[in-house]
Amino acid sequence: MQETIQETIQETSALTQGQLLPMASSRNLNRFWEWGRKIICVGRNYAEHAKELKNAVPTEPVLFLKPPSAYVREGSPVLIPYYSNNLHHEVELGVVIGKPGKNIEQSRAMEHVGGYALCLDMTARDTQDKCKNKGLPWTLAKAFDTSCPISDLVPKEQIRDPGDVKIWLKVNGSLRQEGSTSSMIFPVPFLISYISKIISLEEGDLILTGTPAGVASVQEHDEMLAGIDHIISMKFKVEKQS
Ligand SMILES: CC(=O)CC(=O)C(=O)O
Ligand SMILES: [Mg+2]
Repeated sequence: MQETIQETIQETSALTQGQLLPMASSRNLNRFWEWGRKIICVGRNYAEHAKELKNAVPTEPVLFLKPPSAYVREGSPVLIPYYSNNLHHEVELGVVIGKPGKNIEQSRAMEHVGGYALCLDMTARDTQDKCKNKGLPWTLAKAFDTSCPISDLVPKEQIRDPGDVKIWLKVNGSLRQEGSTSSMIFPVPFLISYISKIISLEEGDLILTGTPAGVASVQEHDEMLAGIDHIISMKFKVEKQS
């Protein structure tokens, strides 16, 4: 299983390098976050991040979900859940699905991409640690309201290769995270194909592709500024849940 996955990743990475890929969306995805669609998250997709949290580097993607109520847009704050004292930022490239599919071949995966978004996978790390220790799901740690700050849609043509962009995040002006999507263990076409064999993909679904190293705490009144290269950036204030 492990060998098969690694082999197929290499094949598809080669397939998507530098190619101009067709537009996929039949609907206007501009406000996809209002459609109530799935947010499918990939964890531990960067070896350096897996190591910084003392997790094993995975041989298969780690998946979890956020509800659409997790979305928050610029102008509204990210809220620290009342049960957490250690809320972490995780900057991630989001892939917006533009064409539905099930059992998608890797060679056709990019046809299902309608665009991209800059996303934060806000994580109550203390809660996640407790869940992990008890063998419980990560819902409280990952799926609370405002746990998914999201940028405007980035048109597909603006990112020629989702396997070669820089994502970064600053807190109060200090750089905390900076990584290239070329370091992903499981690249975008592989993820789309893998996920579609388990969960049918619909227009407006979002895949969070995992975070690079540098995750850390944010406090009340902090300001997070994040970006994808010079393509898009977004800013969020942190507040306590009242
Ligand atoms: C350990 C995690 O929280 C995994 C995760 O979300 C990631 O992006 O990696
Ligand atoms: Mg994450």
